[in-house]
Parts: sequence; structure tokens; C-alpha cells
Amino acid sequence: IYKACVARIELDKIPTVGPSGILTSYIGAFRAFWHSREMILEGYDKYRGGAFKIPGLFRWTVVVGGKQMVDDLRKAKDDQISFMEAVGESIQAEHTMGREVHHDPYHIGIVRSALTRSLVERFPDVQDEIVTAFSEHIPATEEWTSVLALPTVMKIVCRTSNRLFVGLPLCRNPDYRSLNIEFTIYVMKAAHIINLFPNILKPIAGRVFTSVPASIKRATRHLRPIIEERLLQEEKHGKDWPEKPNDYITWLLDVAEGPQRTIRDLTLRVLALNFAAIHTTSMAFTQVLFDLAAYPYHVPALREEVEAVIKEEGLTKMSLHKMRKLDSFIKESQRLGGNGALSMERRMLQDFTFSDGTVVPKGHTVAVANLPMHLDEENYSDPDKFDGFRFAHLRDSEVEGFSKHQMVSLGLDYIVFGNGRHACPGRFFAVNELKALLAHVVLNYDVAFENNGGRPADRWYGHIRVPDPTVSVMFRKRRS
Ligand code: HEM
Repeated sequence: IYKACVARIELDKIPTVGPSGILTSYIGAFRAFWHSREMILEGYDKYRGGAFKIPGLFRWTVVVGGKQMVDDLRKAKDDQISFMEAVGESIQAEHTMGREVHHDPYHIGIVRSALTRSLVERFPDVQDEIVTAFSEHIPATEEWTSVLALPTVMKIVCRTSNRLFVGLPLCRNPDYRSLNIEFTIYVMKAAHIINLFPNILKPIAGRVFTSVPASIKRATRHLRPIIEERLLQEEKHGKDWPEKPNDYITWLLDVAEGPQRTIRDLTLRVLALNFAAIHTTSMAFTQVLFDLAAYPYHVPALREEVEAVIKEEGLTKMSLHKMRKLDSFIKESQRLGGNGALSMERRMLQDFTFSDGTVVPKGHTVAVANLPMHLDEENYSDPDKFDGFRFAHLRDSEVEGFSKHQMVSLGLDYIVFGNGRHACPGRFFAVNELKALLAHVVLNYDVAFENNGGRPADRWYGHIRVPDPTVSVMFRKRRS
């Protein structure tokens, strides 16, 4: 009781946006449900560089802003703060992704190592899938053709990413594709439902009220024959059998042991990877398309850069690295259109003291106000303006050998991929894929909004941003 009282006193010291009384905070919680973005912007402005808290139905979130506090979180160790516990609760990972994935996320190490290492060798496959996917989903027509942006991009990104993860022909299978796209939505919906139940009933709620078990069955149908074949080859010829594919299933089997080698466990890891990769990358590329259509004056310089680099060295993972304007355009698009107002959610495993003396008691959740930081004049000049080549100009003034301003670099004021020990390990692939997608679009298409319309408003679900899925972008074969 004493410890709970001390924790309450520490929490009370952190200012609240909205009412903070035991009962009135529920009114704030309802406001936060619909308007958490506004509350985060308000708190950031009011308590600059400090912490504030916003209420939720079940708990407070302590929101921190300013580079110093981000740095404090970046440096914190895994026994002080936990990414898994915070995110695990938001998506009810134990009951949606499965206990195995939640408690033993060894596949994350694979994304950081084998997957990222494979990008040079596997780039031709990824590029081939981009070309084929575009020719099927957005054929280059002489006249303008209207394309529903987000759902179409989702299909292209899903098959392109899965060309790397599981290869041909599965990456093109329509049922496998829709299953992976839907899985993320099922998990988010399931998490909302499961969160309404007390802990003891959560496992039952997960099984009875959600579509997750059905998705696992559906994924197993596709993956079982592939996994069984791989296991058979391994049994016959040993670990390094000839023509062993260089893909995620191989990388998993290279390190998996005992129960990690079951069909169910391996299937869950494929679903978990798609969960992390598909919606994030698809939303990012949809925002890029919207920005391309809204600010078309960037297109000539982008084309010039892509063509010049390809002429010199062809299109490879390494040559994409030289396309700085392309990188900058995508980075700017995510600065203004990233997928939420909060990032770097962490659960405190012990009382945590920030450099400014703010104490967040054990068991509470902290997140970084990344949206206001991306819109802060102290971090970015003319912050509301979309300047596609902002980061390319900053890179021009960098000392050779430093690349602080390229998109994959983590920053204390650019938090699209988080920061610290749990920063997105998939960002090298994500940026590589986004650049290859954008290069393909500027080389082959003209892009515009219908009726010369401007950039559409995004949709917000609490602090999460989604590009409007009903918006179309027009494409035609490149003329100029
Ligand atoms: C534009 C696309 C993407 C965005 C914006 C994005 C963003 C993020 C963010 C914000 C985090 C949490 C970081 C933190 O809290 O510090 C994260 C984690 C993660 N991301 Fe990404 N991501 C993207 C694409 C991908 C892709 C393509 C993959 C896989 C190939 C991936 C795999 C992961 C994994 C496994 C984690 C968990 C890391 C951990 O637990 O340590 N992401 N991502």
C-alpha cells in the first residue's frame, strides 16, 4: 500500500492534459479516445521539453517530448523499460500473436541480421516483384486511370515484401496476400475486445471472440507444405543443402531449436513479420504517392537523379543508396505523415527518473510525442511546409562519411522508426523497398489527383494515423 501511495504521488506530480480527478479523468479518457492527437499537441506546447499525462480508460500514458527525454529513453536498458510489455499490451500479443512469439521474439534478431544482410543479394527479386506487381495492379495506360491508393499499394507491398520473406510462388497467392493484410486488422480489433476482459478471461476471449485462430489455420495451409519440404531437405542433406533458398523460412530454421521448429511456431513468425512490415510500409508509400501528386514540382529532379544513377551503375541496392533526393522525399513525407502522434511506447519495469528529475513509477507506460516534435520550429525550419528535398540539402552540408540525415538514421527529433534498443530493425528493408517503389513510379508514370485536388486529410484513430483508404490517385504512362 505504501509503495502504491508513493507511486500515486509521483504520478500526480506529472501534469495532466484534461481532467485528472479519479472520476473526471474518465471524461478525459473519452476525449482522448477521439482526440488524443489534439491532447498530445496541446500538452507538448504547454509543457515544452517535459512530461505530461493523458488518461485512457484503463491507464494513464505519460507522454514525453524534447530531445533530452528521448535520449534518456534511448539509453535506458531492457531491465529498466520494456518495449515488449508496452506493445504486448496494446496488441494483446500473448493472445493474438501467441505466447511463443511474445515471450521468445527471436525472429526480431533475424530481421536485424540475416534479413538485412540479404538485401544486396535479394534486391533483383524485390525489384522484379515491383515491376510485375505494378504491371498487374497499375498497368501504364495512355490516358489517366484512377487507382484506389491505399488498398492497391497494400497489394503491391505485400507481394513485394513476401518475395523476400517466402519467395515465389507463394508471395503472389491472392489468399496468402489477403490473409496477411487482414491479419493486422484482426489483431488490432481482437486486442480491443480482449482488453475489455479481466486477465483471467483474456485467453478465452482471444479464442472465442476473435478471427485470429482462423487466420493462423489459413496461414498454416499455405506454409505447411513449404516448411515440411525444407525440413525434409535438411534431414536428407544436412543444414546446408544445395539450393537452399535465401529467405525468412531458411533464416528461421537456421536458428530455431526444439519447439521453435514446429509448423505452428514458424507460421506465427511469418504472420508476425507481416504484421510489422505490411501496413507500416503500405501507409508510408501511400503518403509518398499523395505527396507526389500534391507537390509535382519535385518530379523532374527526382527523375533526373534516378536516371543519372541508373545510367552510371544500373539499379541495385547500392545504387539506390546514391539517390539522396529520393531518400529525402520519402523521409519528409514520413516526417509530416508518419503513422501516429506517439512513438517509442515503453512500460517502466522500475521507477524511472528522467534527466529533468521527472519520475515515472514502475508499471506505468511512457511514449514519445513524435508528431509535435516533427512539427517543432526548434527542430525543423518552416516545419509545416512539405519540402521534399529538405534532408538532401542537409546532407549536402554534412561532412563526408556522416549520414545523419538519411532516412534509416535514427534521430532524437526524427522518430518515425523509434529509437534505442528497439528501434525498427526492418527499416533498412523498408527504406530500400520504398525507394525502389518510388523510383519505379517516377520513371514510368505521371501521377495526379483527380480534378487537380490537393492532399486529402488523413484519418485518425486515437493517436494512430491512417491515410484515407477511399482516396484515389490517377496514373498514366509517363509522357514528359
Ligand atoms: C515504413 C515502414 C516502417 C515503419 C514506419 C516502422 C516503424 C516501426 C516503429 C516505430 C517501431 C517501434 C520502435 C520503437 O519503439 O523504438 C518498429 C518496430 C519493429 N519493426 Fe518496423 N517499421 C516499418 C517497417 C518494418 C518492416 C518492413 C519490418 C520487417 C521487415 C519491420 C519490423 C519491425 C520489428 C520486428 C519491430 C520490433 C522491434 C523490437 O521489438 O525490438 N518494420 N517499427
